Amino acid sequence: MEQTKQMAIYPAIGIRPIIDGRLGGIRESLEDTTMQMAKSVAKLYMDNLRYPDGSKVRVVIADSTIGGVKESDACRRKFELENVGLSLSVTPCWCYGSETMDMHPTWPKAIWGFNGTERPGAVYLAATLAAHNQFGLPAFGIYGHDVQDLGDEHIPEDVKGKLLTFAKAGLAVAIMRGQSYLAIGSVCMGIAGSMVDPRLMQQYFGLRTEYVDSSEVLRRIEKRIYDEAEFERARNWVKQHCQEGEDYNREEKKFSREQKDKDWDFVIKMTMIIRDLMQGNPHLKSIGFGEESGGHNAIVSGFQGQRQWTDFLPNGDFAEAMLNSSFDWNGIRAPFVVATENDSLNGLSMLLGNLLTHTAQIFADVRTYWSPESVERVTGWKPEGNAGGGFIHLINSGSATLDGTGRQSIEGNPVMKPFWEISEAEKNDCLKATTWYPANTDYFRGGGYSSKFVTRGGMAVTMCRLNLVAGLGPVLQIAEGETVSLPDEVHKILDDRTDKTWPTTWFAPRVGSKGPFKDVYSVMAAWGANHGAISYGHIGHELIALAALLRIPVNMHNVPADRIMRPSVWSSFGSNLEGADFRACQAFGPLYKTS
Ligand SMILES: C[C@H](O)[C@@H](O)[C@@H](O)C(=O)CO
Ligand SMILES: [Mn+2]
Repeated sequence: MEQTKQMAIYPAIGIRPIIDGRLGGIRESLEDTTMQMAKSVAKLYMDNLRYPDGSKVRVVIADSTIGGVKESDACRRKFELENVGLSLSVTPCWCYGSETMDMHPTWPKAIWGFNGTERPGAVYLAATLAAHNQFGLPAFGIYGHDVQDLGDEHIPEDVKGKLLTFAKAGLAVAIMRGQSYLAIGSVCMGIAGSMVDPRLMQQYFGLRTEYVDSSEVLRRIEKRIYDEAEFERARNWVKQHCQEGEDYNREEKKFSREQKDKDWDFVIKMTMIIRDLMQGNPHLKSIGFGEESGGHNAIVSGFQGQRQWTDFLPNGDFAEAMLNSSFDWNGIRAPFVVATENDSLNGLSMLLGNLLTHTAQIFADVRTYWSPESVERVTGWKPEGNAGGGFIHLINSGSATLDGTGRQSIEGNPVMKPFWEISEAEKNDCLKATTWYPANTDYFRGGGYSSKFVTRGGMAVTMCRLNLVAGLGPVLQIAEGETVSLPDEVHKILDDRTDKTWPTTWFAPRVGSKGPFKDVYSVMAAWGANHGAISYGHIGHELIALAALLRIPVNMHNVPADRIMRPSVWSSFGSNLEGADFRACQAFGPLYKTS
């Protein structure tokens, strides 16, 4: 049952054991070794990789080793029946390239050719990659740095790393395919990222675009199209766990206590409704709303908010922040991906980070570069440690996940965990570190509540952003770095200068190289839009592999060369790797190219 449910929802990783087809000695001598390679990788994947719901990945191995075209196609048929979404071919020996290769047009592909010399797996790898390159079906090539003995079942560490990077990126491609981006509302304050482009969604990501007017949220509130029992439960939970902050609004712009209480009810309902719009809710059918119970199959959404909605009604901050977190009144659960200001390009950036890590994502304005000189001038404190070169103030009302408080830990260090690793105590610490301030009514005339927290410093993070450029298409930028912890009084002076009721993350990208990573100022100057998506961990290499699979060039990154992995054909586009990336992406075009 569990298997069947998973098969319907999540694509499996297919493993293709490739063999030298010559019977009468060679093939027979290699059968066990070849199948064993497939089994070892399957174990590696099942031990290390999970689906977004926390279940172990499903790995499907071809029924037999593949020595020629007939077995190759039998494998394809099996994989299609089993909902395989990406393929890894493994071999310890020489086999026949084009006869055994995976020809599927959209499955991400890789080949692991065993680096041994008794039988030449790496020679097959090179020959078959040449065929992939010649046929326009890019594949990653993986082979170990050190020679192994034939029959050695151990997977070397360097090979493990590459096998996992490929599978994470490939699964991200396969999992999002066929789902939707749901735009609730339309363009927010002239932000081009909220001019949702269905062609980009479809051709590059395999996503549909769904659009609903924001009035649908209001209709569902007024007509009570939500689970009323859940609402009561949520209301009690919010009273207990969401502390309301002081009202900093000018006297004449403060809302009455009665209005504020009504707003709490309203924003809780908004949260449930946006979730139900994204993924449906069987309860709605039981109260007579069968159509609404289906939802929009959305793996990511955006809420316009400003200005029409927020000039009139409570803002989306509570709903967005709670949905993006790994917990709510239903307990600890997978985060949703919801973009503030319907910035679909930031929503997609968050989706990439989320699919690679299964962790919650921070959405933020890339607000201010604080040079060390400015910090010293304003506060008297000379920045040091990871703040020494200055830092960037990341802050936005709305979608910053509460996981972004940094109150989950590994060995005392701040982290953001996949939901299945988060403890009750960590969940409570995230909630305690968050204050819900009555929204700034100069900006948000309709009120609401904005989450406020300060991210703990010293957390490894990666900020990324997808930009859409005329004449070029989508490009991705990536900055790995760390969150910064400022002395309390310094934080207060800097934070109080701006929207102090919004969540703050102080970010120091890793710099000191050249171009946009010369220094922190240059990173900020090169950022392609007003927003960034911040993921836990240093996942730049995984984003690069994923971008290559989607044929999206990376226009700036600070990922060390030894972590980077792209399909083999990229090297045919020149040895300047950044230029080669642009040329390769242009030559192949989007993964789901139509016309
Ligand atoms: C309240 C303001 O309108 C903010 O929402 C603004 O700073 C932004 O976030 C722009 O992306
Ligand atoms: Mn913003």
